[in-house]
Amino acid sequence: MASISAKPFRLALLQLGSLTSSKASNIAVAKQAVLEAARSSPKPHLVVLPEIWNSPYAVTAFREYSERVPHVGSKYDEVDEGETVKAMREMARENDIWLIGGSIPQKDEKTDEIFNTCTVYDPSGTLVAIHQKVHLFDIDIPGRQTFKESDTLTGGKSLTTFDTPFGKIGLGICYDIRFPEMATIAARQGCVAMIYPAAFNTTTGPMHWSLLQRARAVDNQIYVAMCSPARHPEASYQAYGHSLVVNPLCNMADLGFPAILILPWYRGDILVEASHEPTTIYADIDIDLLNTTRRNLPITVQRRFDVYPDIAEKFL
Ligand SMILES: NC(=O)CC(=O)C(=O)O
Repeated sequence: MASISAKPFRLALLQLGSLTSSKASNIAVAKQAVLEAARSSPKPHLVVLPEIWNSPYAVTAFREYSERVPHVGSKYDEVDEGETVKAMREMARENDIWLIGGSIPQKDEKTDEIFNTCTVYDPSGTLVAIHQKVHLFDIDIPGRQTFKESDTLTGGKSLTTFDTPFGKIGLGICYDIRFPEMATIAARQGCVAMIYPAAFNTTTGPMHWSLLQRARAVDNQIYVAMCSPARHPEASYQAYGHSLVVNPLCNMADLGFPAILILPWYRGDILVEASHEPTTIYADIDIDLLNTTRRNLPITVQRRFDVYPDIAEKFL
């Protein structure tokens, strides 16, 4: 697992603003943001939308806004699918990009369960991966933040990675980042990055948003990105914003500066971070940096599975 075979790629995180209770209007906002990102130069290879962008982020809304998601491998023009899935296929296809479609409420027609679901499309509009949020966001910080996704949502039961021409990517959704096993398993399966559509809030965001991403990146020597909606003063749930891309660890020697000047860089480093306003941020994913980091600090090959079990084993 030491060095990784992948290609450099450019990532765009769309921190959507102007999201309302109108699904049609939210789809139009996303479409426009994807179009603008795809027209930027250099053009991003992989574009990411935030968590629950087509619906209010509220347990009372998830069922009403939920829609059918077809199977992995389904092609553009699948008739039996929801309007948001259809729109995301078009965004990927018309702009010739890979699209991680944030997340939307998904209804399972057979069981009537609702999931918080991320879908991924290749540039032909084919649905290549589905991740259902595994860990539901049930917290109660009295007077600050109470939320209980499990009131209406069901947790997913599997982990998700997908292959692209530029490398394998692991997926999680928001609260999933607090469970480090997911990123560790993805890294040990060969992922170059973990990407989380997310919507932390103004209580937990300042506490843990960047810390968790830097921890997952440094522990696993991968890139980590989280894409949030912009803050919305009228929404019942205030998303933190601050979409972020973090690299695993800068390499002091290769930076070519005296150590004293680069000490602040020697960490799981923030490549780019948004404020809480609507915006798009871009980051170049550098595979050489990832491999140099793994060579210089070879923790990926120093694990002591004779002392503790390999949590990735049953997934490899
Ligand atoms: N919204 C979430 O799923 C998670 C979150 O806000 C947090 O972990 O904090």
